[in-house]
Amino acid sequence: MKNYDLIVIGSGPAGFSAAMRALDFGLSICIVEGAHLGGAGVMNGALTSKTMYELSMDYAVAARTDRGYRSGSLSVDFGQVIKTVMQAAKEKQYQMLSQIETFSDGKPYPGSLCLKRGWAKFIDSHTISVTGKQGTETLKAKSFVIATGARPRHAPGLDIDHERIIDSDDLLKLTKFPERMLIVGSGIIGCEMATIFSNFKQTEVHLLDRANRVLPYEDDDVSSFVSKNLEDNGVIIHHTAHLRTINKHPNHLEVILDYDDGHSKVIEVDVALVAIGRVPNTDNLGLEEIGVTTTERGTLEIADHCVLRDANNTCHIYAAGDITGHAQLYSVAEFQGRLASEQIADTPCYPMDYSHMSTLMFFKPEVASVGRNEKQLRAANTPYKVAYYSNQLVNRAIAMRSTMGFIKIIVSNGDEPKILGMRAGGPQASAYIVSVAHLINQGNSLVEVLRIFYPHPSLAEGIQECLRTLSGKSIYKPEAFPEFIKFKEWKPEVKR
Ligand SMILES: Cc1cc2nc3c(=O)[nH]c(=O)nc-3n(C[C@H](O)[C@H](O)[C@H](O)COP(=O)(O)OP(=O)(O)OC[C@H]3O[C@@H](n4cnc5c(N)ncnc54)[C@H](O)[C@@H]3O)c2cc1C
Ligand SMILES: NC(=O)c1ccc[n+]([C@@H]2O[C@H](COP(=O)([O-])OP(=O)(O)OC[C@H]3O[C@@H](n4cnc5c(N)ncnc54)[C@H](O)[C@@H]3O)[C@@H](O)[C@H]2O)c1
Repeated sequence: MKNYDLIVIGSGPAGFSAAMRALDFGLSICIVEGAHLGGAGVMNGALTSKTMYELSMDYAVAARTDRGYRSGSLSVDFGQVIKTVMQAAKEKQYQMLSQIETFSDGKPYPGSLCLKRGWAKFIDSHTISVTGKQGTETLKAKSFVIATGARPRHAPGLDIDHERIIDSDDLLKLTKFPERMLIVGSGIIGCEMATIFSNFKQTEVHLLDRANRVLPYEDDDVSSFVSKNLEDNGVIIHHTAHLRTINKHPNHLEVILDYDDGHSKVIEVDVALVAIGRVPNTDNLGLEEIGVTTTERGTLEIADHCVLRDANNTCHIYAAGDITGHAQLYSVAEFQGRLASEQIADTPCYPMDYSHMSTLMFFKPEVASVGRNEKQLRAANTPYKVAYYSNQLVNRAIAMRSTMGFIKIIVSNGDEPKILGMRAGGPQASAYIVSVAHLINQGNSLVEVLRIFYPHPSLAEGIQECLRTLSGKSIYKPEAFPEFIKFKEWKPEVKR
């Protein structure tokens, strides 16, 4: 029976990065993958959805008629779109495979990698079985990283048939643009898919928003910004609507929606996409064999360096990525995977710091976030100051003729304010958000960050003016542009 230094279960961003970091320490590593190499980081997830997003944004630009150009006979072939998306996924998977082959057993490098295709299950705390097409194999290791990710959540009573009532794993199986589509769930996946399908202009998109605001965890102004842009792009949002049932008919789906105010509505669609969150993959892992229990949410609880926090002191078993219940993001998964391997190799490393974690949301225009928002600070009773600066005043946005966007920065309320968070909407928001993540990470005061030069003309100049607004020194003044520049201070009420 083969005995490795490390077995990594799952090849998504968490598992792959754990394996590659372990390679740096010269360990012998086996990656076990039951389905797609790269997990949701590549297939039915981040890379495929972003490829589809980029194609849809290109199409939306080509379809514009308000800028002095007009394309001749613009058309789009769904089959070609899916083919291009699959090409992107394959390109990444071949890069991953090339690296695995480069470091496979017998190569003249320290450390070794091998990939086993099949589903892993613990037999005891140092042994797993791997069941694949070729049968079942038993493997041993000194350490393990569980990086099995998450899968789409299915609501009770909603019969997902994977053809007409689908989840995000089924999107690439569609054979044509649906004429009418209902998206259940107005979180990130729901809003991204609504953006993509409305960009292509081949589908009437209905978005079900039961909470009366899309992205319910974001501040109301950010949520309204996203809602308005979706509606401007043609998406029909059903605010405060709850899905009662979907009746299947031979040629259509009949959807019954109940609204908070008591009225109901019946709509007809061809496809319903359910995007109501993702649940961790802990079933069939044999966790009971190693005495590991999950939290109420089904996640694996980890300590700072990703070791399992478990009563049985399974200190050679780590977990990373979506399975851990932290933000379900590629960057978080990758970071945690690397950290787990550094700890396994007993190398000093930094503990995870989520305070400057950023998220990119692929809407039209894109939205990016880093650090905390007003909702979180109010819930924690933390006083703050916040400024909002519209792209309407930013020269680059004016030049792009694309001023729909904003920068919103929140700072602490002490004598030396420090940045706590930023939300940005508009073109290129995904490119400049990380600059503010650096500022949060470095913990500089507002005075210090205001010394930085911002190149002109750049959309990032909005950050500079927003920071200046927070210290009352902006070039354009809130008094002259009350719609475009806003400032607010918040303190918790003092209870008597
Ligand atoms: C539609 C969509 C779009 C997304 N877009 C973004 C984005 O733009 N940016 C971003 O940051 N994040 C995005 N995400 C989230 C991101 O993809 C995940 O956070 C990330 O992939 C999590 O990585 P992971 O390694 O923890 O898990 P996964 O990527 O899910 O990988 C887990 C792997 O483990 C395998 N596995 C499970 N159980 C076993 C077992 N018993 N044996 C062997 N193998 C097993 C699975 O087959 C899978 O390949 C998106 C997700 C989705 C669904
Ligand atoms: N760009 C990105 O970073 C990106 C893109 C896609 C996905 N992701 C990750 O994937 C995760 C999952 O995405 P998601 O959009 O599925 O989840 P989510 O948690 O972002 O949103 C789920 C939405 O579904 C709604 N909902 C829940 N139960 C419902 C029900 N029964 N009926 C109607 N609505 C219901 C919620 O109110 C919420 O609006 C996200 O948490 C995110 O971390 C990230």
